[in-house]
Amino acid sequence: MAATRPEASLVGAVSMGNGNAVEDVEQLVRSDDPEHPANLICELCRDFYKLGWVTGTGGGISIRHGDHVYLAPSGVQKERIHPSHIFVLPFAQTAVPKPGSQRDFLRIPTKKGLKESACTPLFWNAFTMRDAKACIHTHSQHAVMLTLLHPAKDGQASFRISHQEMIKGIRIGGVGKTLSYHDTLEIPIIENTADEEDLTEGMAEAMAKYPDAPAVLVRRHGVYIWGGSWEQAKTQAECLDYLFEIAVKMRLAGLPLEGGDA
Ligand SMILES: CSC[C@@H](O)[C@@H](O)C(=O)COP(=O)(O)O
Ligand SMILES: [Zn+2]
Repeated sequence: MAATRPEASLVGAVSMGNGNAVEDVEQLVRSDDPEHPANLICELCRDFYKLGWVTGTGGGISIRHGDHVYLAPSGVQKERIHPSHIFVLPFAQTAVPKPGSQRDFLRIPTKKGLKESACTPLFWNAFTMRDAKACIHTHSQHAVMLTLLHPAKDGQASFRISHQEMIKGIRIGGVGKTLSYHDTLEIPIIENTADEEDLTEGMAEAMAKYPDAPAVLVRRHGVYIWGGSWEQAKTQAECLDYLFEIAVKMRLAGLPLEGGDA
């Protein structure tokens, strides 16, 4: 990853480190455009809340746009966040940014006590390893229930399904071509950890091992799903959640998830 470090961590204005440009960082989240990342994150979190994906403050979405990554704050009701609460970090970092540790800040919300989502280093996995432009983390019960139906064997677990129309909404590696009806979808399942950021390495290992997977499931926790745009990430999150739900129902009905013989 390129290592460029903004020179300051100021609220209100920050030197961009190029000798003369000083940005009003508040402008980074202020826009009338409903598709501006700061506005989108708030709107999408409200929608995701209604789906049960980001209740109880957990879960969320991060969007990478140009040189910047937009992040929701941690531990707040995600359906009530305002654009002024959004963190903006430069994508170019000296290290994967972990909340509470040294990182290359660009914009810190002025509302006191906010810190960026604990999911930040996991979102970064999707941005750096897949060149994703958006990553969604849900605590959907469909995802969680599915992980419970797929115990690990020899320390590894994955979910496989075929012969479902909604597979066609999924992209190879989350950012490539869409799958066909005849493809089998496989998604790795990693074990949960007490702290979100400790999932970072396990998620990266699973992504390396399953380069075609568009997501990583986390047992007893949820799922991380990414895409080459926020629209792709959202579409895939919807298709995957549908597939997780129907897979749970199929398993409980004793039907095979692969083969199309049912
Ligand atoms: C019910 S709180 C769950 C969170 O600790 C965790 O799982 C999570 O998704 C992180 O949420 P965040 O509030 O963005 O830091
Ligand atoms: Zn979570």
